[in-house]
Amino acid sequence: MAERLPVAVLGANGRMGSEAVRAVNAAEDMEVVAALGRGDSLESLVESGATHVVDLTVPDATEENVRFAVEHGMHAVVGTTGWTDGRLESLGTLLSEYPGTGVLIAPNFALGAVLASAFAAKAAQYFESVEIVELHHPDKVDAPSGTAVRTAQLIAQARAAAGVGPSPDATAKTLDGARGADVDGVRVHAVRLRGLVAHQEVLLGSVGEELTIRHDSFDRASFMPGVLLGLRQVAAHPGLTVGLDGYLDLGL
Ligand SMILES: NC(=O)C1=CN([C@@H]2O[C@H](COP(=O)(O)OP(=O)(O)OC[C@H]3O[C@@H](n4cnc5c(N)ncnc54)[C@H](O)[C@@H]3O)[C@@H](O)[C@H]2O)C=CC1
Ligand SMILES: O=C(O)C1=N[C@H](C(=O)O)C[C@H](O)C1
Repeated sequence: MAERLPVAVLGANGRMGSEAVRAVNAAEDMEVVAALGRGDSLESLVESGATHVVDLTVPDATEENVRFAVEHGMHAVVGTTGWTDGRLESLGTLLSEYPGTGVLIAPNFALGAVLASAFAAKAAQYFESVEIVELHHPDKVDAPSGTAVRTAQLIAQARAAAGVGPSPDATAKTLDGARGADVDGVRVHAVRLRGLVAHQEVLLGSVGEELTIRHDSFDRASFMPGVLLGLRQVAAHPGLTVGLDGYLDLGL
């Protein structure tokens, strides 16, 4: 039998990390050799023999974790949010010094969410107005979600390429926050509600019509096929890849 991929999970006691530990151990071609929580030393990654790292921690920790992995020759699959343009740029520079190493930064591992963002970017070229509503469980530490930021960026790029102007908005008198956050010219609204997991709606409007592109993750199991896909593919994609769509042929 072929050797199993030795995987380390960072954030292993968290909501996503604990699900990832189960999913990796349930897969035939990989196994968890290290499961680290807050306060555990990164040096134990080296001792574990892990060649692949999954980071599902917190925005304050993820950059240091990924840097450590890359500097020690490990491929990294990252679901943690907080990867600003500046952080991505630094990571790209670091990776250029480690040419065989791959890192996937995946704002969302759910295939449906990746598709919904791609569909939204495609559709946004044809509508006058676009806004995003992301809805999550109330224990989420950041807003807007990484998925919403990524979706807004994809929409903004697609609209700019198609020569579409900004969404019309005559609202001048607002209470702070009432119109959401501005991400590359796209308004993003964040809802936090007990009972929710991870949900997003992209609202697209033109005169006389509205299109809503909605995705729902009802269970964190929805993210696991993407985590496993990332682990299987990352070594074949050296350098930095942002978005699971980088490993998929969506043909859009
Ligand atoms: N890309 C995707 O598809 C998804 C991404 N996420 C993101 O993943 C991250 C984790 O989400 P949750 O699991 O819901 O959060 P969580 O708070 O349940 O888990 C985070 C865990 O990381 C631990 N931690 C903090 N610093 C650490 C460090 N330096 N080393 C090891 N562990 C450390 C915490 O103690 C906690 O157990 C968030 O940024 C979230 O937005 C969440 C769901 C899906
Ligand atoms: O914290 C979460 O739960 C999620 N975080 C990611 C994000 O911020 O986009 C992915 C998903 O939305 C769930």
